[in-house]
Amino acid sequence: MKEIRLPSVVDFYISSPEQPNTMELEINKLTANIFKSHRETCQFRVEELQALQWKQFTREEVMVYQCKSIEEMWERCACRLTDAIQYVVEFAKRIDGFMEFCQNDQIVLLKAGSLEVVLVRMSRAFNQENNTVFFEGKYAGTEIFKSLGCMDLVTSMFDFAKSLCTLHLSEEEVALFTALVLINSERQWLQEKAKVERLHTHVDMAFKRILLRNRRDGLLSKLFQKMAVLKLLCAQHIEKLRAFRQLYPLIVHSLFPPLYKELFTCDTDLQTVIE
Ligand SMILES: CC(C)=CCN(C(=O)N(C)[C@H]1CC[C@H](c2ccncc2)CC1)c1cccc(NC(=O)c2ccccc2)c1
Repeated sequence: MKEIRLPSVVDFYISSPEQPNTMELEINKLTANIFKSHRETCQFRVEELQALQWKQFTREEVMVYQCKSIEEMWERCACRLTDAIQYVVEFAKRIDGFMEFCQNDQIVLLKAGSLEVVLVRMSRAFNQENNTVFFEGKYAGTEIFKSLGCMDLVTSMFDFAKSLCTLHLSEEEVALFTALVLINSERQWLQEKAKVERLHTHVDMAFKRILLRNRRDGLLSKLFQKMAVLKLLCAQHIEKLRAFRQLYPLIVHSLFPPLYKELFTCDTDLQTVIE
């Protein structure tokens, strides 16, 4: 009786192109799906961001921003962030398997991961020659955010964007990395952890395979370090938002977009996001 051997992960890595096994085909399909989902929901194409990267704010325009009230500046940024998050929600919904998770888990993954994905995507809009980021139509240095009253957070966001730029991630690598950040089975309050873990493993295999093929295998360990920084940045962010809400509860209550409050405050249930 011939011993039946189930294809293991190892087989996946050593199988030859002639007879790709089912796991191989599944990973290929997921890889293509993640690339397509990223392309369709990346909010700005890299080409257009690059075309604009020397469009800087004039000194007068910077002054205007710096004279804005803290409330107005936070509200502007919150709107920019809410736009960006809506694209991330759409990205997640298009990843094969994400909509099969129970709604609780979809919400848990988005609450925990959407800002992290936005911060990774931000590196696409960062010009590391002059440390500026694309904001409201032009590229701006940290000084433009002075009136937010949290230059430490802004500086660490810029530092993070710069550190990601030095890795020269391709769009495919950004797509797979942001999928990996989102489909994280370690998130607290997941109800179907095993299901999330299965998809996470497949995204991880897809990513490792692309890195091996592009001879970028050293990248993954660097990206894991970035994930630790991402966590800190998000915690800093939530802290700042809480402090801001203490000072201006009405602003947050009346002017911040609903999606924003659902994602970053614990007192509302995240409903509008998934529909
Ligand atoms: C430095 C700074 C503040 C920048 C302003 N900003 C911003 O530029 N965003 C959202 C871009 C992020 C990247 C996005 C993108 C770029 C390339 N490809 C695809 C997508 C475009 C929008 C931003 C970024 C990350 C977080 C936040 N946070 C808030 O606004 C906030 C936090 C607490 C309370 C109220 C508001 C703001």
